[in-house]
Amino acid sequence: MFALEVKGINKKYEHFELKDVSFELKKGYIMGFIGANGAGKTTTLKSILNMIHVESGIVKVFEQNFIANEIEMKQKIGYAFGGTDFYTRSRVKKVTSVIKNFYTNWDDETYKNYLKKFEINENKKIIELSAGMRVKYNLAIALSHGAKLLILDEPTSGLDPVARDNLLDIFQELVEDGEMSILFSTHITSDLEKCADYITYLNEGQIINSCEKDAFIDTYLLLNGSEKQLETVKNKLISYKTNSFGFTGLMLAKDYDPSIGIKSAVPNLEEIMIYYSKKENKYV
Ligand SMILES: Nc1ncnc2c1ncn2[C@@H]1O[C@H](COP(=O)(O)OP(=O)(O)OP(=O)(O)O)[C@@H](O)[C@H]1O
Repeated sequence: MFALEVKGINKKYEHFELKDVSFELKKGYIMGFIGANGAGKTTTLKSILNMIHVESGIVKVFEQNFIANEIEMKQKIGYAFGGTDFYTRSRVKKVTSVIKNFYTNWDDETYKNYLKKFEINENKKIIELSAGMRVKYNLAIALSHGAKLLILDEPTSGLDPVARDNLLDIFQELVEDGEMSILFSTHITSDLEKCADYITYLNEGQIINSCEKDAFIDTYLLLNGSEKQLETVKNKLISYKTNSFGFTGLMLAKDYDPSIGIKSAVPNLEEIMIYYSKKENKYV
């Protein structure tokens, strides 16, 4: 079963466009949504949640049309976007007392348990919570209203390595029973190496690849060769860098011919992102 299906989202801003964005997240898994600054990650997540108008596209959550069942669907989704806190000067306790009224399945006991687990003091003001605490507070809210799908925009940004690791452990714990699914955007590739089952990669408003993490990495090869060898593969490379020894370039694994004798290695996620973002400018 799919927790989320996104089909053909098109959204136009004056200087930016989401083009036919489609991908699926299986129930019980974590998907990392990656892309450089300005690739359109936030715009995609907001489009999914009907927070902005789109020209076209269909979103299904647990196989139901999101827009047609929006109120019911929002009970099942926990979402968090950075910088959209309306209540920063209010205390946690006060904010929760307002928010919980929106949710029919709110469970006070679950909420108290998560506050304790996440060590959140209800008497603090939202503004006094650290970045990591705020993410955890959002999670506590989502989990207390029975959300089964979390959509989180850059939850790890601004967290120190320890807080980030801790949050990624929590994500993994949450999906353990197979009921929770998480879609989170990030440009920190080590987040994905640690906890994503699936990766969806967005570049300049278009999905480049969306699949299991290992398959994602296996799609590409990093080639190292001489300047002369570069001439023989240039037109098949996604992009390349030249240096005093020759070149390093990214290629689709299916385009690689071992008989040409150019050394190849498996790239890491960061290398894939770097070479893809340079696609327009082949001389990087
Ligand atoms: N309300 C808006 N009006 C016009 N353009 C917008 C609007 N919101 C976003 N954009 C543009 O859409 C593009 C994608 O922005 P978006 O915030 O979705 O990217 P992102 O991948 O989330 O980036 P980041 O990693 O920096 O958060 C950017 O060029 C941005 O300037």
